[in-house]
Amino acid sequence: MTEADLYFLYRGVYVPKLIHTEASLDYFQNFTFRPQDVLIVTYPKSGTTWMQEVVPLIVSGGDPASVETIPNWDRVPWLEEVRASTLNLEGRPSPRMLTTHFHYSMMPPSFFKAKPKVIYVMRNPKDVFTSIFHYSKMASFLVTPDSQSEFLQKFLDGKVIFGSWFDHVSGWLNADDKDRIMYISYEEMIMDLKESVARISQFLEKTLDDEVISKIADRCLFKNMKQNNMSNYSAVPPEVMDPTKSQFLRKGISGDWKNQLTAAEADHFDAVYRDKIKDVQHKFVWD
Ligand SMILES: Nc1ncnc2c1ncn2[C@@H]1O[C@H](COP(=O)(O)OS(=O)(=O)O)[C@@H](OP(=O)(O)O)[C@H]1O
Repeated sequence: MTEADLYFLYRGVYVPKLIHTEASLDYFQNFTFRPQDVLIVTYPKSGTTWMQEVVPLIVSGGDPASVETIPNWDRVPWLEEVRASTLNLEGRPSPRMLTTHFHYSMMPPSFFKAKPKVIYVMRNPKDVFTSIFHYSKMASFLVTPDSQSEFLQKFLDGKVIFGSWFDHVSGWLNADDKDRIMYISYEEMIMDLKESVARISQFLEKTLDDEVISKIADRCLFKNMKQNNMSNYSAVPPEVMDPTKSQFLRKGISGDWKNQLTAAEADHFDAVYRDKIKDVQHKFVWD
């Protein structure tokens, strides 16, 4: 199936029809944020699910009840997806934990008024590409790549779900009110998860003792999250996500692009990257 079958264009970016509707996007646009909300923002495959585990554990002071009983998509729901409007988010106590894959330029008016806290997670785009490539083979609501080279060009052109990685990252890095945004990378979390949890809890103004921080970091290790049926997507029917084609929690490493891209593809990627990111004043850990 093609993009025309599976996606529609919303403000210039593709979104999958199965999980986004006109009504869900209206809900997003009219959503009323609170200053106390915590919003996880990611380009897909950058560490969303990981952060949907870390943040509730920090907010609960290390109590695992919610991550053991509530699927990540209800625990820290995507505001733009169809489920959001069914979850009575308006009735949830603060701090509400929310997610979006949308670009900064797509945020609704209330976001700029209420100024909730934002945790923006970014990941080496070559690993993002690698992860999406495998995910696109397993998820029935995504276009299956014809070939790696064809899909790579679409990714670099932003003709994939949620548009251009380059626009997403540069938009959020150039956001106003940066003091309410915490920028963190997947790679930093891989390098030192405990330190990352400590930094996130500081940002959320949640004082936790060292032992609790260690426990949270341990729970959020890839091997442990893979066992958590509320976070590993095993509850999704195989006709929607086929685990024989790939896994949602697939490898959980940084640098897997080296096993995926040919030398020529990596060079092409780097050339496009250098050009598109040249005006962004940010020291990326992977550079
Ligand atoms: N705990 C932990 N540690 C390390 N890596 C982890 C963890 N949890 C999720 N992942 C990896 O994150 C990738 C999925 O990204 P997202 O959760 O952002 O996907 S999505 O946007 O919600 O579809 C996907 O990356 P790949 O393994 O490279 O495909 C997941 O395996």
